[in-house]
Amino acid sequence: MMSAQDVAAWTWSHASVVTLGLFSLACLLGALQLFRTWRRLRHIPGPFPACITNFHRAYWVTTKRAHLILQDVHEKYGEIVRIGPNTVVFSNPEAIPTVYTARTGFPKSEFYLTLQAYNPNSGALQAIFNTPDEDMHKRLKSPIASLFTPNNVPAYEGRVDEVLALLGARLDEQFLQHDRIFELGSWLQFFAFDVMGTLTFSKRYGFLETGKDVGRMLGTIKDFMRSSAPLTQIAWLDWLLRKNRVGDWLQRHFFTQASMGILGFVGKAIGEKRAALAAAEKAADTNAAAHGGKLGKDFLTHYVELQQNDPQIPPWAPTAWTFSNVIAGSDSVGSLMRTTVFNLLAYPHTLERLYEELRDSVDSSGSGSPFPAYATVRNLPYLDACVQEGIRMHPPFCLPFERVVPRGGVTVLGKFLPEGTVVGGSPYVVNRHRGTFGDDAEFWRPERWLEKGDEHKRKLEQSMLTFGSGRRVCLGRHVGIMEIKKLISFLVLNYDIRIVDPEKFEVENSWFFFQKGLYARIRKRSQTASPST
Ligand code: HEM
Repeated sequence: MMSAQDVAAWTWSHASVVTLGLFSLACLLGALQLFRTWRRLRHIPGPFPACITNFHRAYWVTTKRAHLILQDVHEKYGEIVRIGPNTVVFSNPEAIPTVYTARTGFPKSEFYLTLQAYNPNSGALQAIFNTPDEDMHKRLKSPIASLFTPNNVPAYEGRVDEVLALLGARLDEQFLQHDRIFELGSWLQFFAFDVMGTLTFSKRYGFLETGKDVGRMLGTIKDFMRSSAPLTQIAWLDWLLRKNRVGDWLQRHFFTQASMGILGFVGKAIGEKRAALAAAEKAADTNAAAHGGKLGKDFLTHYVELQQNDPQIPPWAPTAWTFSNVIAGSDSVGSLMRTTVFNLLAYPHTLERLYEELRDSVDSSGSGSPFPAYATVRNLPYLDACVQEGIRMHPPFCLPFERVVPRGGVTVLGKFLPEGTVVGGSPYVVNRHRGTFGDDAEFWRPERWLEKGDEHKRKLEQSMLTFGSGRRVCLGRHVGIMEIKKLISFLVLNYDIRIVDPEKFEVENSWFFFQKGLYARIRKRSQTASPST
């Protein structure tokens, strides 16, 4: 008979053998899985860790310089590179029409789920910008698409003028005296947000009035983007950490749940708007005021009315539409304004040429005081070249725009990508493709848009990814460009602006491209002075 000691030893040795066996099996299955993962896209070159894990590219994002890392990676491995087990990026704009098609069937990846605001009661809020579901996208986009067409853009100009007047007044009273140095970039950001507030809710947020980030809204968006950016690379981690009741509770109690702050703001504005519209219905004479009077309806009035008049549209749609305006249409415009102004100041000969063009056009049209009409500046060649160059150099959304390869696979830049592969281009990298934009693509040179005729210009425009492309191209781009052209012409015509130290200008890529350090001095200029005098 076995003693108790023998039984224990026997059990122990058997348990060890079973554990060892299970461990070996797990290792074998893990290795097999890694091998299969590696094998699937082994024909696409890329850094080794990328073949087996997404943590590598999430780490790149945490450095806040993923755009530069991706540029290096393309430099080393070529125009099509594997950056994740199932993810491939391209740098040559020739791939744009293949990946960003006008048809359905090449949907957005899970990257975009991480940008959805989460509410434990109603789940994740899908917006036009961030839904990968193509049917949902169609449902959300169709009712409002016509509000954003180029023909409709002039309808918003009056509201932009209103905010420009305020910007001018604030710059005059704060910074003209004593040659004061100030961070012009913040004021451009305040302007962009107050314009979007006016266009969307008929209400400024008060950034320009106070010269501050009122209610910490800008800070909240930054927090949201900073926490979301690395998670865009590993969507399941976002689900685990934030998109469930437990994760959400922990975020709220121990971190900031920034998207909720924005949703709270949007929800309050919608409540106020519904109340104003209901009151206006009762009293016909206040109808004009609720609808924006001579300025026309704001976006939110359109959104609420569209939903009220069509039972097919879900009740949460106005929130989703408004969330898109606030998230997609404010920081982005401010960022392009800062890039364009920074480069004009850093390359004064381009500023001088722009000033001359604006002054001549205003002199001949008689529409210049205090800011020219959009019709006057809309098609000015050099202004347009400067704005295009700003759009090219510093895309405000700056990680690859990911799509999922449809059934049957697809060939991109000569490489076959099987069904289910995630593929995208970083706008920063694509916009600096030397074969397309020239050997000096790293530098600010608006002349590149003018020197080879209209057809070449159109080709360059189609080669940029700043606004995305194809079916999911930015809906608000015409509105954004109008704001930028109006702002630049106003500043250049009215002020002599000097940058204090271009080296102080810094950028941070947290999916949104944040910037700081645009220190400047301004003086009022007489209509005849040139920027260099
Ligand atoms: C001028 C600066 C702007 C830039 C650089 C910009 C950029 C972009 C980009 C890159 C996308 C999505 C691309 C993708 O994921 O593939 C997008 C989509 C979108 N943008 Fe903009 N945007 C700007 C201004 C605006 C404005 C002013 C609005 C609203 C008033 C707006 C509303 C939207 C909407 C609704 C979408 C979703 C379109 C869709 O998925 O069908 N954007 N934008």
